[in-house]
Amino acid sequence: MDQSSKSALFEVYLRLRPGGPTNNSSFSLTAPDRFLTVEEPPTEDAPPTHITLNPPNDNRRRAVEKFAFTKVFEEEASQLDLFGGTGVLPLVEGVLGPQGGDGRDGLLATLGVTGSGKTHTIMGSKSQRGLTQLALDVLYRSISNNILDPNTTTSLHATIAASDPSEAQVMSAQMFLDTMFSDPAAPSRASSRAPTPMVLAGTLPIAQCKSPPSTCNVEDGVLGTAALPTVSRSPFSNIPSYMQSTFAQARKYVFTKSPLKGESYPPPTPRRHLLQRPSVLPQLPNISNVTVNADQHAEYAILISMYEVYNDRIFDLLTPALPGKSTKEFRRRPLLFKPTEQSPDRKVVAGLRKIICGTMREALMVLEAGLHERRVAGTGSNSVSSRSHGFFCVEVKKRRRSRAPGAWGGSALTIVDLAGSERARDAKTQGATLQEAGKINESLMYLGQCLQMQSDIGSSTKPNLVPFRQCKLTELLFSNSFPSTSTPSHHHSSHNRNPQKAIMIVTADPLGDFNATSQILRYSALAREITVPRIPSVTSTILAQSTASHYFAPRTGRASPTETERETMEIAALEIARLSEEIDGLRDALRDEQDRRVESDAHLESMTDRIMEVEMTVREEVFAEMEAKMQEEMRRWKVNLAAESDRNDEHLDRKLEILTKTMDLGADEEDKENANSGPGEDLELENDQLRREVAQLRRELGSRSPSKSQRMPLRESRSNRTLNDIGRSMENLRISNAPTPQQDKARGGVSGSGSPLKKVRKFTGKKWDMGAGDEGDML
Ligand SMILES: Nc1ncnc2c1ncn2[C@@H]1O[C@H](COP(=O)(O)OP(=O)(O)OP(=O)(O)O)[C@@H](O)[C@H]1O
Repeated sequence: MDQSSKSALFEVYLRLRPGGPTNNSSFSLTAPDRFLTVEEPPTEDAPPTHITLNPPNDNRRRAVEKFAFTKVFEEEASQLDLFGGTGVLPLVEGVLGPQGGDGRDGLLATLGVTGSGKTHTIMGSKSQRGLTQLALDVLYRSISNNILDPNTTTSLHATIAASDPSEAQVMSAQMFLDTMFSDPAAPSRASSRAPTPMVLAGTLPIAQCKSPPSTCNVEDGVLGTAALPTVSRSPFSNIPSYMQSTFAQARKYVFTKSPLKGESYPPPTPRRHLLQRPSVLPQLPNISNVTVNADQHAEYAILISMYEVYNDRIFDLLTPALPGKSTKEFRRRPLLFKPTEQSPDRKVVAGLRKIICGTMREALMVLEAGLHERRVAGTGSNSVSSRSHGFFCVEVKKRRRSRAPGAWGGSALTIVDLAGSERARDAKTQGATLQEAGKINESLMYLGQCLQMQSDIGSSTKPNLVPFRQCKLTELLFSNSFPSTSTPSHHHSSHNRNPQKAIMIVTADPLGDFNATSQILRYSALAREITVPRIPSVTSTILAQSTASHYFAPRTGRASPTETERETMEIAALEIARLSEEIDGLRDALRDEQDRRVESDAHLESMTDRIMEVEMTVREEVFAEMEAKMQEEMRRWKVNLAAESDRNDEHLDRKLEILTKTMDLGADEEDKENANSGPGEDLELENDQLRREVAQLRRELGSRSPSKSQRMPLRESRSNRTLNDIGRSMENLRISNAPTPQQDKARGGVSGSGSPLKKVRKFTGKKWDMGAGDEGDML
């Protein structure tokens, strides 16, 4: 395997994590198989550079892969071995620019599966310092004679703030630390979500809170959110002498939280919980004898800034979250990576808070404060897992040492603790953390693409070929990788910037997740070789596919025909491995999907049954209610009908009674008249006519009111009798036609002087009318 094609933009080292119980390994009675072996170096003196990945013995046809790195650090390698053997020292020296000029930007990053030891390597542990602390140590010691003391150099703050191209809030370390940390004599319970190795003393409960009562929040049992330390001394007690003149303004900042117009000094942001000042810092490994060259003709100042890339957005880690206006929720404002007025040709993270640190201790304290802010959430894979990509920037400001010092220039050392890649399935995460895992994996995939591409082109002069603008992470990591011309507006001159020197330390757990580790190594290794165990018959088909070369482009330059064949076979084998893995994944997904389908079908069925049951019940209830209402209505209607019918009968009876009485009266009158006058033929005729009318009337009554037919006999007998009486009366009428005045009087209500016959007719007509009207009412 040719390793000459080593990465042009990154040196890539591999560090293996020592075995032992890990958070990410699920409980198992059998020890996990080691899938990674380190190849023997060709000579005894040479460090190992190659490793082999042996896939686990399962059904999948996976190739044995061999990877090459700049150097491989095995499990027993110490932090000091890493520090001395990974090129961190040249990186620091490059930033200091011992030969004059601005120096060269340096980037140190760790990449690996979650839990593989990235944070341990870069930030250290409780007893061992990481590469960050060691780099700071050697940096500060190397410029100890040239570094400016911010407490005594009056113009330092102002000149640095003026020269900063990134619209930063430049602040002295003392001011910043006073707003972040409580007095050592007043320990708080503030706890870091990302416990860092530097804080040896634990956090204290409220019972141990020795600060004045005003700073203790009784409700939640932690130090109050009233930000400024109302502890034993004023937050301004440490204001350096040169700033005493602006003390009043600074005080105003603190209490109004808004900077004065035109003022460059930023207000310290109030904190919710003050952190405890670390009392003891780890000292090991000891590198007190190690220094690098610095520019002896220059004076230096160090600015520390920290930010994280979380869900593809940049957040300042040194500006604590502030409560929102509408909601009381603490929110952080995302920052932009953009060109600024003073840096038109080069993107910078704009608006960061930058802290001038005169000593290493101050720098470490700022680091501790930043780590506290870093978003860390426990996941199934690693109980203290970094859920963001953390950036720690050490800007080394440099200017020519003279009575009239020139403008500040310099370079930066950026140390990146990348979030661990993980399988969402393994992480057992939910909701927001699942989204985090997706974003992390996506950004790492883009990083892998950039690493592969930059290896393939083998040149650092073609930025367009490295697709680093796909996400914030790769933009931040690679934008300084190419030579650029910087034109600071206030200089009115342009100067060439050197491309950054970058080191990537890949961490791997040989007993961890094979697939995830293999993927990371494929992305990051400088070269690889594949031993094909068995080429399936589909290989030829796959070989024909040009897409394969898109995914796994050859890493070496031009190849001979046999090499080409071999590479093609490797590509095919890798493609087969990838496809079979994908198929397995899809099969799992399909099985899950089928289970879910069966579940939802059963649910649907039971829901349908339930709906039908409910519908039946409702129908029955409605029907019963309707039935009851109908019965009630029917009963009411019958009662009304009977009452109405009785009323009609009564009415009819009364009418007939009146008619009978009237006819009786008429007959009496007639008798009297007959007594006075002789019989006449006209009266006889009229009598017949009346009989017919009465008969007709009776028929009408009978046909109009069938319900009364049963009563008819009674009425008929009465009517017969009445008719006989009428007949008799008519006979009498023949005798006397005219009533006497006395008879008129005796008749009472019946007035008028017409003949009785006319009256009978009148009643008959009236009765007819009424009968018809009554029937109409009844209907
Ligand atoms: N070289 C090592 N020596 C001893 N312990 C180690 C080493 N590497 C890792 N560990 C331990 O393994 C655990 C996980 O390591 P660490 O937190 O550094 O992983 P990580 O890759 O940073 O994980 P994440 O990406 O989730 O943050 C820690 O307890 C750490 O102390």
